[in-house]
Amino acid sequence: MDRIREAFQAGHKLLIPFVVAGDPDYERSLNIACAILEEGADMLEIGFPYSDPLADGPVIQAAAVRSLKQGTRLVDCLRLVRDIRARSPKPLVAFTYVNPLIQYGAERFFAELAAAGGDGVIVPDVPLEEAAEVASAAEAHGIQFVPLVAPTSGEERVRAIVRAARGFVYCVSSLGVTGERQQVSRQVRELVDLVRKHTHLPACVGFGVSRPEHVREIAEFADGIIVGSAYVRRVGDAAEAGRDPVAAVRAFTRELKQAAMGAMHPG
Ligand SMILES: O=P(O)(O)OC[C@@H](O)[C@@H](O)c1c[nH]c2ccccc12
Repeated sequence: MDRIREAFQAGHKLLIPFVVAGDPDYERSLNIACAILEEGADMLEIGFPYSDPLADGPVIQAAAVRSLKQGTRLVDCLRLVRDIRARSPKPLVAFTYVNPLIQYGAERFFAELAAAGGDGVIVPDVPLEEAAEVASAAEAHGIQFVPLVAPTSGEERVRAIVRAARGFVYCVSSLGVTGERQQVSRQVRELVDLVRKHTHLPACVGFGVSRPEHVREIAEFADGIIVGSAYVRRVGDAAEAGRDPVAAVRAFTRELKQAAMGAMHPG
């Protein structure tokens, strides 16, 4: 079955949170992931922590440090996918930087991700020249490659990038690193329109999305909304304060899910 395609055919805009595997520890990250999916998230991006997360802002960098301090390795992230799959039928997208993927071996990585019940992969720093190779290694195991396009990607580059796309296209709303922003740049609407000129695949938007009003705004024109740092901060804050991070992400998910559904045109 194609869980990603089915999710987009549900007829509503998708809420796609991102959390870091093993943050603040393995058990709690499993419970966090399952709680987010139980509360209505349509898909989950699972960050495989890495020591040099160049595209990440301080919130997600801190989460990677917390997880790596727990001794999280790539095999644990794959096990987490398996454990989440045992509790949820929803699409799971692994998020890894290119180095750990290459070190582990792309073939082996995608075979094990597929065996664990994973559906897609995002590799933010894979060079365009290697994207097609990574995408076909993934596809050989039924894993769908999700490329990123940025506001600076001109039409030619968007056309080349979306050629390797399978599950959906990730439209990055603004330049710089991940992190909550006051406003989500309206520029991203043009980027979504440009992507739609070159592929029929769904176009999702991420970077900076942190409030229900951001979700409502983006749900007006994109097929899905990705929220990372706003979740990861709640997990870190709760863990630091000795509170249960699961409660924090449950409430937040209900809020964002309502906003994503709110964009539906009644009738
Ligand atoms: O954290 P934000 O601003 O909500 O953005 C989503 C982001 O966390 C997630 O998709 C992601 C985490 N690390 C990344 C690195 C590059 C691109 C995307 C990502």
